[in-house]
Amino acid sequence: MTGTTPAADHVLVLNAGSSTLKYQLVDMADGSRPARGVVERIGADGGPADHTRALHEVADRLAADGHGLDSPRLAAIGHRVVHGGTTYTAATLVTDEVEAGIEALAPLAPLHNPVNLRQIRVAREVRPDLPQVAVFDTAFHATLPQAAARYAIDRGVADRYGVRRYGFHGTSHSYVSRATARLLGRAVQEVNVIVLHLGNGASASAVRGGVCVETSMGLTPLEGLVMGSRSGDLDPAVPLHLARVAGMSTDEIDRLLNNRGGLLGLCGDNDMREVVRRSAAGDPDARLAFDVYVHRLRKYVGGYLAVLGETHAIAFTAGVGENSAEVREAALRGLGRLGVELDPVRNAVRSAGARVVSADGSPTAVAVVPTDEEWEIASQTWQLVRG
Ligand SMILES: Nc1ncnc2c1ncn2[C@@H]1O[C@H](COP(=O)(O)OP(=O)(O)O)[C@@H](O)[C@H]1O
Ligand SMILES: CC(=O)OP(=O)(O)O
Ligand SMILES: [Mg+2]
Repeated sequence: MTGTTPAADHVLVLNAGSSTLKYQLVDMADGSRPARGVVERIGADGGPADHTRALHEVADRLAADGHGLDSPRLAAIGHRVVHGGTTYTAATLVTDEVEAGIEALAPLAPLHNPVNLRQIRVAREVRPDLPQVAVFDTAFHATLPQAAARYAIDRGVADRYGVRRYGFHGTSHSYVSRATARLLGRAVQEVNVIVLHLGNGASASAVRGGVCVETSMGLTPLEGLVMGSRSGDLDPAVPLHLARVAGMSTDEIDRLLNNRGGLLGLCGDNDMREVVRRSAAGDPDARLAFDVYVHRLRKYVGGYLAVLGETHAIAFTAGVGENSAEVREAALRGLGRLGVELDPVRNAVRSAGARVVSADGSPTAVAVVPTDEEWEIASQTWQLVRG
């Protein structure tokens, strides 16, 4: 020991999804990650019972690695929060009032906000001395023009109840759109990009010169693409029909669409790897699930090409987007006339980094760009606490 105190330049990032808790300790001095990991299967067999237990597991793992939550190097904790409504359109220092705001938005993101809030409360209890920052999924989409953000319903009702399109996965869409510009060697202000974030939850966005102008998720993370266990778009009369004809309650319909829909509802598996494997083995349910998933994705790609006009790149990201050559190929097959030409050999190569997978001369480049929500959350947190 030299007697000098080590610099407090570590940011701990907690990114809770519906069934996972990802964590990373980021060293802001050099961008390295002294610790990172994920607790999976929360609430399922073999996993922790709930997100509070999961957070204790993260704390234990960090301590075992010599980076306990009591570390003097920790400068701040950055939390992913899914819904920020119209109140929170940028990273925000957490106070009791902000906690109450996140709680008030819970009905709009029932799988996520309650979990995000519990995690913030536990972290504030453990380190009340540290700044804690909430980074919202909705923030990047605050720029949506009215034409894209409005539902065509009575304006008074919409305004009174905050019924509008917010969009989610914004941290990822923001990071990936900038990383795609870098990959193309252009300034973000010069490029128009369609980002396809295909994880367990999935969403598309159209980003014009770094500004989000359209996205597929809406009031809640249910609208849009087919997901692991969420239906995405459907006729808004479907829930009414099921309530009237099948006598289903709102909670039952909620579970049907949010937890038992998507790939899971169509074929019994929410993991795209399983869907592709079963489909290749000739399973008709898995084949149908794949086809519905891809058909919806193609509709959004076509729609967003029209929204953007000139489109410099389509970027695939998150678990499915980064890893499934089958999904990328099926989503873009035959789009040469629209200026999108995938290179089948480049597309099939497995590689970890950002890469172009379109043919040379394709007017719209196609790229695979790994997302890094944790880095984005860490840098926004750092900016807020260090100016
Ligand atoms: N090699 C692969 N092929 C197809 N899908 C994959 C592959 N690897 C991972 N996935 C998919 O990625 C999904 C998880 O993506 P991820 O971005 O980690 O999701 P989330 O953050 O929403 O939990 C899984 O459902 C899985 O189906
Ligand atoms: C908003 C959302 O759908 O998040 P995730 O994909 O992590 O479930
Ligand atoms: Mg995710």
